Amino acid sequence: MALDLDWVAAVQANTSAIERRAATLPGRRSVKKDFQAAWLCKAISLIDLTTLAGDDTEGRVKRLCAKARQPVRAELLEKLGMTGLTTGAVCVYHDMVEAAVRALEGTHIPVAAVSTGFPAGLSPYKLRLAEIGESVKAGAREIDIVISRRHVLTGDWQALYDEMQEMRAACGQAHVKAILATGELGTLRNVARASLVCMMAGADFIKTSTGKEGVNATLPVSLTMIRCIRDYMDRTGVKVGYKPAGGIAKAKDALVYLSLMKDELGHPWLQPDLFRFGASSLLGDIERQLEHHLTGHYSAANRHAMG
Ligand SMILES: O=C[C@H](O)COP(=O)(O)O
Repeated sequence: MALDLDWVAAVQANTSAIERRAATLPGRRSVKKDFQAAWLCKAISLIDLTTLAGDDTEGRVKRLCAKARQPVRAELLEKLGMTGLTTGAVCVYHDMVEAAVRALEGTHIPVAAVSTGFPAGLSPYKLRLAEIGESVKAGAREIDIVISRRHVLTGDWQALYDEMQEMRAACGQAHVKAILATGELGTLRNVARASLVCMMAGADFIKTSTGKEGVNATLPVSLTMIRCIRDYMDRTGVKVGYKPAGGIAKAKDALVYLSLMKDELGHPWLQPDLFRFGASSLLGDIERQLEHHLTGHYSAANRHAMG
């Protein structure tokens, strides 16, 4: 849609109310036993299994993709009666896209590429747009772009909208997730306004963080962004996805996020086309909890090496 500056200016965020509400979220719902195992399997299906390290190699990406195809040991899945469980996607830097696409051949698992000068987004603008095209050409079906934080910090909503719209266009058929890097946006009001502008400009998903900021996904930020998604859907009928990313490493945190999505947005946001976790180590803890559920014992973390 066109940029609606009146709507953007009208957006406010009551920080103390959001923080108070967010503090109650971990205690609001609790799922136990078989229900918890089912929710944890659901969480696995929503993970963008991620490796974003300077020392990534093809070998590491191949192992990560093997884990994405078979996220939990076969005998545990058999005991749970689960078949066909995979992660939602594999998320890598551009240079690793081709290796990931090869390793995932024969599956429906998409490759997501972080792009546009990730994580700071400060490389030349033309190169940032070109990087998107390169990753799409290499086979990425999802592109995680980073926005220019300075457009938010200076209130230049037109510049943010134009940038997002051009990045959206450069993605073509690929899905685009807009990373706001909320830990660098200063206020929850900025987070809300940036969320809205990115949605107006065509983002398929809004995503909290790169995982490289000092503060990454948090519950107050999530509540703020989720309510923006809800307002946007109420006013336009358009459903936008949500991806909290960075620092989500424990199964119990994943359960809090899932119940938050169900409470605030409903069942459609528990599906991979509208919700993902960006996480590099969450899967390992979930697998460990599932093993405990089935055997009564915790295994060592090194038995769940990748993810
Ligand atoms: O987008 C995904 C994040 O970079 C992953 O962050 P994490 O390593 O803290 O799980």
